[in-house]
Formats: sequence, C-alpha cells, structure tokens
Amino acid sequence: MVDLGPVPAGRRWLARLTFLAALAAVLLVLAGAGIRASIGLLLVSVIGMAVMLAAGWWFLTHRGVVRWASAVVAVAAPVTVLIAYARASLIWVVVLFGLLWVGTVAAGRAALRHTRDHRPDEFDTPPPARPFLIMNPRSGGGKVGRFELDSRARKLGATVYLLGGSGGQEDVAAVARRAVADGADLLGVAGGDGTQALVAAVAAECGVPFMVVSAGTRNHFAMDLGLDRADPSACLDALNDGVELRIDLGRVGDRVFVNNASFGAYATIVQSPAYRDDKTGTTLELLPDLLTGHRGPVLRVTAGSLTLLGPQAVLVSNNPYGLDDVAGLGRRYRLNGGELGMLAVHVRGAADAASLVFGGRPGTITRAGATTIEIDSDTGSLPVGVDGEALIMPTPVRCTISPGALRVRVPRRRPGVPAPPPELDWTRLRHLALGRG
Ligand SMILES: Nc1ncnc2c1ncn2[C@@H]1O[C@H](COP(=O)(O)OP(=O)(O)OP(=O)(O)O)[C@@H](O)[C@H]1O
Repeated sequence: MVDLGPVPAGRRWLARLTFLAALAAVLLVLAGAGIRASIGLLLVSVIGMAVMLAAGWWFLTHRGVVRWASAVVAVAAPVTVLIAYARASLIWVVVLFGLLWVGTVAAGRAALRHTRDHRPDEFDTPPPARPFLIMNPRSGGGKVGRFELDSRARKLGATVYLLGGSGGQEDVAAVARRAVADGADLLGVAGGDGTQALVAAVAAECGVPFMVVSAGTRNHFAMDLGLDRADPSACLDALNDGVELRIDLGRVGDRVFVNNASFGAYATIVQSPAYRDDKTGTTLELLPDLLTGHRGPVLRVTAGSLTLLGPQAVLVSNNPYGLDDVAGLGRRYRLNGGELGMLAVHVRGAADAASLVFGGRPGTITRAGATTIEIDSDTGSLPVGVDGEALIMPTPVRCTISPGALRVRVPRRRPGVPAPPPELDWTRLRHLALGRG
C-alpha cells in the first residue's frame, strides 16, 4: 500500500465533526419527535414525495381535466406533508434536522476533499499574431455591445467579424475557414454554444487554437472550461496572457459538439415549428404522445456492451456530467477524459416516476461512459439537438469522441473549474476520525 504520509489534523477534526453533526441530527429527531413520531415523519415524507412524482407524471402524460387534476395533487402532496409536520408541531425538528444534515455533508466533504491539484495541464505557447474572432451581437441579449467586446478585441490586435451583417443565417464555418486560409493563427467566438461548436470544429481541423468568449445566454462550454461567465471581456485576456489546454471534441454523425447531443422527446419537441413562438404550450401539447410512445421514434441505444430499448430521452455528452449529486448537476469537471457520457431516462408509468424517491427502479435512469454510442430507431432519420441546435440525422446515429482534438487558449488567470465533490464515504471518514489516515 502507498504511504500517503500523515493526515493533516484539520481533516481529522472535520471527520470527527461529521460524525458529531450526524449523531446530533439523529438524536434531535428522536428527542424532538420520539421514535414513533420519527417513523411517522419519515413515512409521511416518502409517501408525499412519491405521490407528488406520480402526479407529476400524470400531468405530463395527460391532457385536459386529468392533467389539471394531477397538477392540483402534485402541489397538494407536499403542502399536506408540511401541514402534517405543523400539526404535530414538528416543523422546527424538520428544519433543524435539515440544517444539521447540510452541515454533516459539508464537513464530510471537506474532510475527504481531494488534495491533488484539479487544474488540467496548461501549455505555454506564444500569443497569436493574427487572431480572428467571430462575434454575434445578438447573443446573450447583446453582450458584445454591452461589454464593448469588439472594440476591446481590436485594441488587442484581433480581427473581428460581426455576425448578422447580411441579415440572414451566415455560414460561420465558411467564415472561419476563409480566415485561416488568409493567415489567421487563432479562431475565437463570442456567441452561443452552437456557434462555438461550429467554429471549434474548423479550428481542430486546421490545427489552430480556439478561444471562447462567454457572450452567449447560457455559456455552458465557457463554464466547463473554467472561464468567467459574468464578465465576457475577461475572456479576452487569453489574447495577451493566455495558456493552452487540450480538450476532447464529441462527434455526432458528421457534426462536432462541444457540450452534448440530445435525442428523444426534447429533441423532437424543439423541431416543431410551433416551438419557437410558444415553448411551454408546444411542450405540454406534444409530451403525452411522446412519453407514452404513441408518437416519435422508438430509440435503441448501444453504449459499449450496454443496450437500451425505448428510452424517452438520451443525452450524450463530451465527457460525463457530474450528476451524482446536486452540487455537480449540469457541469463537467473535466473535458479531457477521452470518454462520452450517456444519460438515458425511461419512465414507463406513474410507478416508475414514484420510484424516483429512492433513485428510480432499475432501468429508469441509466448512466454510462463509452467511447462510441450508437442511437438507432425504427425510422430512417432522427431529430437530434446538437449543442442546442435542432437537426435531423439519418439512422443509425453514431457518436464518438476525439481525445485532445482541440487546443483552447484561455486566460492564465481565470475562475477555474472546482474539484468534483468527493463521495461521502463513511468508512474512509471513520478511519480519518480515528486518525488512521
Ligand atoms: N450563424 C448565424 N448567422 C446569423 N445570425 C445568427 C447565427 N447564429 C445565431 N444567430 C442569431 O443570433 C441569435 C443568438 O444566437 P446564439 O445561439 O449564438 O446566442 P444565445 O441564444 O444568446 O446563446 P445560447 O446558445 O447560450 O442560448 C439567434 O437568435 C440567431 O438568430
């Protein structure tokens, strides 16, 4: 066994604090409510949540009176649970228990936190001599104008191409290719993730570095690169004081994606012509048929040795999302792991929905990692959402990953990506608390 040296005293005390807080939480419930009321409290909570999830499923899969009656039940269930707590004068027990449990988890995580440096490898490379940035003045509600990104970039020596001058949809990949042919030695985008993916593909193909300016609305790619999302102008620092990262690119059919490709209900809904004008109304109208399999393609997914038949939604991502707990929800802790992530949801009825209280029955939510994922269906083509852009692709649709395919230039000083939260491993905590490392 490798000797990792002595454990810092601070971590030992944090591990002890974890056990103390957990014990205090349990004692509080037993002392405040008694054993019988504690069991009752737990049962009422579990039943309330299960009813809420089952009613939520009925809301999504029905229309008319049944839908709205389900909505009432979905809201009434948690309210009833709260009333039950209040009538038993136990709200303070529940609130205090919640606070103590949050403290327990925080102390446990801090005690087990990885000590290894989480930053990806950075490469020192000379600054670009002829950077070329494509900017979309309409992205993020006009961030290019608000943060004066175009004039700032020009002052730093970049050539700026503003999208939208022609009035119609421009071929950004062609603009980027022309720029490289004319001598550009870096390509960058200030815009949404769909545009980032199109230009990143050209940068990887031409072997020039890519630069991301967080001027979109969601900026998920910028977030997972550890860039500043609040102030997109900070991303321009990469031009004069930058380092390079090597990251992976996902491929779906003949397209590149930087974040994810989605299949199934959501991808089908966004293809609907009515979706642009009425997102909620169109989703509610289409969901019942899509979720119950009366409409839309039946998906067949192969990820490594795993095969799934009939999931309602599948998300394939460029490196897996940290979905193990809410802290990591919707973010990737690394973009250079060389593996696609897959998340598939298959809810067959209200019982499956209710089972989500305990994490779902087997097959309800499936996660996997693989280097190739194939999505097939009984139809000749499939709607696919590629980094938020709605496309139709011929089946079977193959997703692969190209490890280290993209050089990304980022500011040397940037917010960075937090280390993934460690699993709350009680055995390791016990060893730590007892000073055994
Ligand atoms: N290639 C393009 N040529 C011309 N206009 C474009 C192009 N791409 C996007 N637009 C226009 O710019 C608007 C904003 O697009 P974009 O997706 O880049 O930003 P966003 O919606 O703010 O970001 P996000 O992808 O994070 O939601 C779109 O509504 C679209 O009309």
